[in-house]
Amino acid sequence: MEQGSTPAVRIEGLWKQFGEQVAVAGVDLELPAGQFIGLVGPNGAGKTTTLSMVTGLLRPDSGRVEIGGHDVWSDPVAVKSRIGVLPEGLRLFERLSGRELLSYTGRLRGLPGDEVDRRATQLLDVLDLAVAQNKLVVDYSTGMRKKIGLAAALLHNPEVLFLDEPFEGVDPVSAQTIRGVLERYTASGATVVFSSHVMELVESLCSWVAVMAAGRIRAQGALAEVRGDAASLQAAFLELVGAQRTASGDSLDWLGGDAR
Ligand SMILES: Nc1ncnc2c1ncn2[C@@H]1O[C@H](COP(=O)(O)OP(=O)(O)OP(=O)(O)O)[C@@H](O)[C@H]1O
Repeated sequence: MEQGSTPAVRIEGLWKQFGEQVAVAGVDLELPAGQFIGLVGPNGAGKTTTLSMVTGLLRPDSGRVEIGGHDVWSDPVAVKSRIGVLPEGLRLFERLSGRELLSYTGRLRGLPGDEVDRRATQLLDVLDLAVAQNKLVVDYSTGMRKKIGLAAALLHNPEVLFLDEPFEGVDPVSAQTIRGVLERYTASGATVVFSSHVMELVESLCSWVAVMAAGRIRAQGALAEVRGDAASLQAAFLELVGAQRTASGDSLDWLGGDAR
């Protein structure tokens, strides 16, 4: 990161546990602005819990988060006007059409009506939703839901966009469309932070990555730095956390043809 520049997101000592289960165990991260950032880790690593706390959806047990220099919990209005969020298990207003959902979101964000209409038309067009714009969201497919959720998250032109598993359940054509929109957005200086357990995807999209396992950050930095001499991010990741994940399935001696 350039010296003196404010990071897009600064996380210090973030901690969350659910009963005995420690989900996030003291995360410190500085995410540089203007980059495509991947938060990667296996199932249960703590990615969703971290992103929920960073975006003000879940209160941490301890630690702090700043976005563009504003504290998420003491200055929530300043933070929420600067961020867009596509959360896991996205909940949408099902009885609105895609177009109505965007109009409603835009008005909630305080944008003037004609500006909301202009932006909504462009987003619906770019995300291939123009034909379905008057269909109720309840009748949208999984991929269409992700796309309308993304449009709603982008409508107010946030500085930082957080996406939890944005490509899950999305077909390759829609994934390419989403990717194009996000690349254009980061090229203009905005920051995208997205979580995924698909290393190949992160490797192909991100310029900066944070690797998470068992609630902790195992590595963070520019993609090439984190990958090091490994052949791929996947290989680097297995080296970083592999020691704990050695079960190869040898114990499943009943599974397969010979055992029948
Ligand atoms: N509300 C909750 N109550 C109890 N345990 C929880 C809760 N939310 C998360 N956990 C636990 O915290 C840990 C981290 O979960 P989290 O969903 O953050 O992981 P993740 O990295 O997003 O995983 P995935 O890639 O599977 O979505 C898991 O062990 C999970 O079971």
